[in-house]
Amino acid sequence: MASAAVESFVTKQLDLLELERDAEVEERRSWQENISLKELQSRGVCLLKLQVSSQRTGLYGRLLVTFEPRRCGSVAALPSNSFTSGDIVGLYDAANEGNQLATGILTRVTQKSVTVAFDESHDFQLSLDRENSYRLLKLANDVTYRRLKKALIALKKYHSGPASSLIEVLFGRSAPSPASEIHPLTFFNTSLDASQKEAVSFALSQKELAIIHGPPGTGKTTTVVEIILQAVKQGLKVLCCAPSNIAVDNLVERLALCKQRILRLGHPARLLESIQQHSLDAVVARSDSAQIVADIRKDIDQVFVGVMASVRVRHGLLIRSLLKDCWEAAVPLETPGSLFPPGASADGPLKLLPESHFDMVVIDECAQALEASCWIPLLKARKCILAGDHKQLPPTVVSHKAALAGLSLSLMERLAEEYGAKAVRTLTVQYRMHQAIMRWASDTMYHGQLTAHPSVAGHLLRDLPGVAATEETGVPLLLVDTAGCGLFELEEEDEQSKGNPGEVRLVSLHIQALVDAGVPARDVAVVSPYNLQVDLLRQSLAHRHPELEIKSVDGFQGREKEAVILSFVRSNRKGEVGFLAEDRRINVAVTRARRHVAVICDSRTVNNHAFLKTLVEYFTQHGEVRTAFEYLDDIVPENYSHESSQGPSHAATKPQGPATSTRTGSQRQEGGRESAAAARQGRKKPAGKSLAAEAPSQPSLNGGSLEGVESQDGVDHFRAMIAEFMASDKTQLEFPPSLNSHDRLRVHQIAEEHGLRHDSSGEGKRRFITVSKRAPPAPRPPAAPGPPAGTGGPAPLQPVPPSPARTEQPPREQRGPDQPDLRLQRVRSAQGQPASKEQQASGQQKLPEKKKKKETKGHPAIDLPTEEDFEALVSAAIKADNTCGFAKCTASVTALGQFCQLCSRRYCLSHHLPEIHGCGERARAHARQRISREGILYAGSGTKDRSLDPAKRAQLQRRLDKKLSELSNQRTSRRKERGT
Ligand SMILES: Nc1ncnc2c1ncn2[C@@H]1O[C@H](COP(=O)(O)OP(=O)(O)OP(=O)(O)O)[C@@H](O)[C@H]1O
Ligand SMILES: [Zn+2]
Ligand SMILES: [Zn+2]
Repeated sequence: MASAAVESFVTKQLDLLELERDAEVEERRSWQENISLKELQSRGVCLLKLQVSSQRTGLYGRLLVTFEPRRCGSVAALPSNSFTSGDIVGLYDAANEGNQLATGILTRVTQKSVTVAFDESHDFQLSLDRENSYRLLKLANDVTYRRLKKALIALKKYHSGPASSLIEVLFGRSAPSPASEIHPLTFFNTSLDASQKEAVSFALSQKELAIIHGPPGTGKTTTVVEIILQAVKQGLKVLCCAPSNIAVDNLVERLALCKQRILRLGHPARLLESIQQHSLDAVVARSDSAQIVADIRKDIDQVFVGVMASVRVRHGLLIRSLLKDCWEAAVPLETPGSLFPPGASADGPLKLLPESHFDMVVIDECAQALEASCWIPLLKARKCILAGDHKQLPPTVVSHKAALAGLSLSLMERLAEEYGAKAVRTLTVQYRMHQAIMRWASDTMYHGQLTAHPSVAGHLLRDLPGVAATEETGVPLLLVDTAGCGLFELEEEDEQSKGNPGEVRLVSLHIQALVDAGVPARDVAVVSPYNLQVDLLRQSLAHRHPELEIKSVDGFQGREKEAVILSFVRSNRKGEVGFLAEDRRINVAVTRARRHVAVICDSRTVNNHAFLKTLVEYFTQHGEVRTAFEYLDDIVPENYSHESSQGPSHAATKPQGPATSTRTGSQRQEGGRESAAAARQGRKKPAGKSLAAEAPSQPSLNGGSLEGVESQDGVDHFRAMIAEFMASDKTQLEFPPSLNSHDRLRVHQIAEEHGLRHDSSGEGKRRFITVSKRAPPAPRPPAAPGPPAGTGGPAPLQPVPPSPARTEQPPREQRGPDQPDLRLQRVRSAQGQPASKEQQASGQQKLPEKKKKKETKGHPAIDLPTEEDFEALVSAAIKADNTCGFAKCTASVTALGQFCQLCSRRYCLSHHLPEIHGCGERARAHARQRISREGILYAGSGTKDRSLDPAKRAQLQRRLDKKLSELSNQRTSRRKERGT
């Protein structure tokens, strides 16, 4: 008879599963009723407008159909989605609403296509028309729930068997038995580190339970593989499981490398291509027993469960003896992002085994599995090894209520907390991250236990072959702070997902800097917690960098990249951080990176969350900090002063700038911004000279130091300094590097108000701002790189003839202090604009943006007015511009262009939307002004505060009431059905 602990656990779990199922059913139903297909697509669960690109029969008789987005333009990438191989999907004819053609299993997802396997039989033949438009919808999987319930009930009924003492230990009724003595091991993998060896020995010596806690990059799989090999060597039969296909396949691949012959049972559609040859279908197809084929196909087709076996397989054996002769693994298959890991089922091939067949169950990625799913395999052995990291994302649960009540608490987390060191061994050496990246995670999530292996501790992007040393490739941590820059998240009324076009632009500029430095795009990942942002990022980046991976955080768990760029999206006046606030999600996001993490966020919004604040603080202390101001020219800084608790409202005192000041600044477009970034990057101090010696006009304040100057005081001081500078005949004012990022931001702002140029240069802690007068152009003071003053003369307004060859980046050793920094060139050549000597010489010279724009697109020279006549210059440029105003787009706009009122440019039809060509922020600012003085409408809890619109609110209330009463009706009828 089950103990009270087991009883109450099972009862509670069954309730929670019921809740979860209800939530899921309700979610699906409300999707179908209230949510447009388009919205479903933006939530990642539906793919619209697909066409058939190929069909073939494969995977042992199944029909494989590959779908691609219907091509409208040249770029045909799938929108961001949560489809993963193994998902069950419905296929619909787009023309024929609601009519499901078939269901199938997703076998492959790339950025451009999805492949689905359909089982065909004599009474069902799927015929698809290449001309037709189709859609795919992720389906709920009821099999999962039934299987989980069954497992729980089996647990409750379990009376005596091999798992008895295991159950006692896992429910805290008895302490783990004393460890057995084991002989010193001869390790298969001789390069295991001490913590891995200890974990292996510990796991083998325990009688019931061992937990291998593997923080990111610590070789958890490596360790698990060693444990399995050792156990097999001892003659034990091992059952391995993992909650996702990928994790199982990963394990199978690694074991296969160790010369274990692998048999992996399961729907072959769910297996990685590389291991399909190990699938039972494949093995059986090669054998000659038709009976086996029929038996197993039946089992496999009935259940979506995989059973993997590593065996000394002899083809042609009857299935029973074949299975007896092997050790194997049941695989609860989860479709991440969908609901539950369907568990290995008792009616799958496992049922053929005697009850006490296994000596040991290994569950990898256990922290991502629902506990109920773990009980399917756990009842089959006397001992279990749980591996995973409960500090990364827990299993996905739809029902918040169920999650809070404990459904998302994994078995691993529960036991690790209960037993601590008695059952847990933590792997402490990590083989992925630069130590600076690791240290934050280690301190905040892993009690500071992690150390970086010497092979990775100091590795940087610039150490990769073919990568130049630049500011970007030389720092492991970069924070681009949008605080005060007005780069707010989108305020779409009915969007749950969030987007932030300003961050998209920053991401884009940063990627360009990395790619220009020679970092291959395939080594870079852009990660954002929001699907909408992932889409915006793809729209603006995918065609330029096809190999760049752009994914949601949740889609990236278990992966790594040399460089990771995180766009945190949230930026609003209420400081609402939404579901970013899951600490473990942030931990996963940051720890994907090997050599470089760039965080792009609004520090003032995200600082409202204690954990995110630690991240921002850590980056501020140990990394390089830049403000978005240093990248983008067109930021309207008023937002900052309005909101700032630290400064007076600048709006009222804002002076009329000179003719060439902020107005023109705010009219700049992509090209302008990029050139601003170029200008920013183009000015680099020769190393080793004291900054003071170079500064033409070093402000002196508090005895020459700005350290400690804060807030109001600081602003006034900066203001005074700049006013003084304006009045003087100096051309440049340099601020010391001691300014923090917010001070720099203020200086940028004040300079912007006065129509002064403001550039940041120098690296890391030595970063400083220079403010300079725009006209007449100042020759670079002595520190300036390039030819002597004189050649640097007045602004080179004439378009520069393209030089024949792009200058290659010299290796960094060769770059002497006198050579100009070539990053300027790189940015330009990225824009299709060859750099010339003359331009380098006047690298700090800001060209009128319109004109630069022309150059970047390689347009013929046009007669340009003098700089004073800037407005005329602008209109001349516009007139001459017959091509799309989007950087790099060469489509003609004479016939089909669209004029954007915000930036006064014409765009082709692909780029005319403000969000796409970079006016989104201003478009929304416009809209905002009309809507409300209050600003953003979000309340604190992730729902929108519509208090400003009583009518709308009443309508919503009615809808909510209706939904609630529907729900309670459903519950009642369900209860009746069950007869309670
Ligand atoms: N002892 C070791 N010596 C050298 N390299 C190692 C060692 N252990 C693991 N690695 C390397 O570290 C990387 C991560 O290993 P592995 O895939 O086993 O980690 P993991 O913890 O399972 O990863 P994840 O965090 O994705 O779950 C691999 O490249 C692996 O080769
Ligand atoms: Zn525009
Ligand atoms: Zn265009």
